[in-house]
Amino acid sequence: MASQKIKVSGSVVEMDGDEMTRIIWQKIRDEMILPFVDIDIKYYDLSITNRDKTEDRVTVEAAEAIRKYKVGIKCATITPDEARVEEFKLKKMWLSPNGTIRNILGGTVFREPIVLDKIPRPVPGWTKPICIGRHAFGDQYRCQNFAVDKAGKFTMQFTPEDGSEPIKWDIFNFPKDGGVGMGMYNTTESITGFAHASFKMALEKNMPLYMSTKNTILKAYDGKFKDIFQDVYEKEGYKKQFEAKGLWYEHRLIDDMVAQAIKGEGGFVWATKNYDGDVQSDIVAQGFGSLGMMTSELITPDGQILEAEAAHGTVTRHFREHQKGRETSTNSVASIYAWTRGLLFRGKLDGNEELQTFARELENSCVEAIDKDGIMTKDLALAIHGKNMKREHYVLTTEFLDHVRDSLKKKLASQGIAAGKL
Ligand SMILES: NC(=O)C1=CN([C@@H]2O[C@H](COP(=O)(O)OP(=O)(O)OC[C@H]3O[C@@H](n4cnc5c(N)ncnc54)[C@H](OP(=O)(O)O)[C@@H]3O)[C@@H](O)[C@H]2O)C=CC1
Ligand SMILES: O=C(O)CCC(=O)C(=O)O
Ligand SMILES: [Mn+2]
Repeated sequence: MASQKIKVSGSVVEMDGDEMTRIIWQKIRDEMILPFVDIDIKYYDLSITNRDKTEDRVTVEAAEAIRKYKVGIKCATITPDEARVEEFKLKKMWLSPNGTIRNILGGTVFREPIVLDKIPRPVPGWTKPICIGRHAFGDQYRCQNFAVDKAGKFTMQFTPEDGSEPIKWDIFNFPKDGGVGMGMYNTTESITGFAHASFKMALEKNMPLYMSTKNTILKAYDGKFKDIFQDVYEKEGYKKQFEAKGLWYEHRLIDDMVAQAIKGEGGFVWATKNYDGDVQSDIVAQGFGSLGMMTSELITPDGQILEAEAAHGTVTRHFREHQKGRETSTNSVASIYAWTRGLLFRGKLDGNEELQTFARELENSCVEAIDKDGIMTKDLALAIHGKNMKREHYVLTTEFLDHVRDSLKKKLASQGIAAGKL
């Protein structure tokens, strides 16, 4: 019997990226997705060169397409600094595409490690996953920041639309060698959406929720986050639902929270402000074994739009080796999960069970490759063997991908879904 590809009625937005992850990305798309799934992909090339060529319009267009089609699947991309402007002869130091997309979509980025039996954890007490909910709107990622090199006064002003008196704050008088300053903001609407998304995620995962701020220092700014979360918890029905499940919500000071997180066994959702989540999700990922094993999903407050990606970047250090013609052993699991999480969501939106099964089988193929077959990349082998790691303990970037593809093919063939040409 000729095997069929899985038919998908809805579309997904694919965003291509840079360096090592771009190489991995193409192999995932061409060998693990397209041979099995018949899906309309809206492709946007977010490589640094194409962003430069299109004056970054491609990033905004991709974000608008995600709003339209509800599912975005993104490869890691370079956010340029001075060195990148020089390296690629860029017209401008373009903003972070992640920042641009997240600010257009709004919502919360939830990051969770893929916990493996075989990989010892640098934080051995962490036996249950920690799901970090990162507020993906505003703060440092949409601020105005500047450097000045002379003496002068830095002021800040709020001008009400209703014509009432402007409010002005004197921030600082810079001495003659100047300094740096910043103005940043968030909105009641976005923080409220962040609270709803976090409470919903904790209920879905059946885990308690902690939200961290530095409200003792930023009394108005972080105090607003604390108050909104407490209000939403008590007045929007979440408290009852949490208590019914034996769960709880608590606000924690960020410094207290990081210490508690290290001491504990995991098993909670941690709602963080935008910058805290950026940093803490990498600590959590590494604490569970590797940056290459962390999923990242942005979900809008109404739960209707999802953007999936890896939590790590383009893995430049490995790409430099690849450019020199040397072998690389880069973990592709989080990039594969960007695809599976996007397709799972598409499957849920469309009520497409077969697509959901496909996505789960691809995830299972990754986990089994490592936990059952002992096939893994260098980052994981290092976590197991430390200083005693030898070359035979790990495979190359493409060898891991080939192993996962072959095992997926076997799993799907037994279900009557197979790749025509593979
Ligand atoms: N979402 C996105 O699009 C993001 C993009 N970036 C961009 O990525 C580029 C590189 O950033 P960088 O700071 O190096 O951060 P990366 O996350 O790309 O890599 C940092 C280091 O972490 C380890 N690592 C990360 N991912 C993997 C993986 N999949 N497999 C194995 N090891 C991994 C490697 O360590 P080792 O070298 O020790 O093996 C690597 O050198 C920058 O241009 C930055 O702007 C950064 C973060 C997110
Ligand atoms: O967009 C960027 O430049 C960084 C993004 C990032 O570090 C993250 O998503 O964790
Ligand atoms: Mn980061």
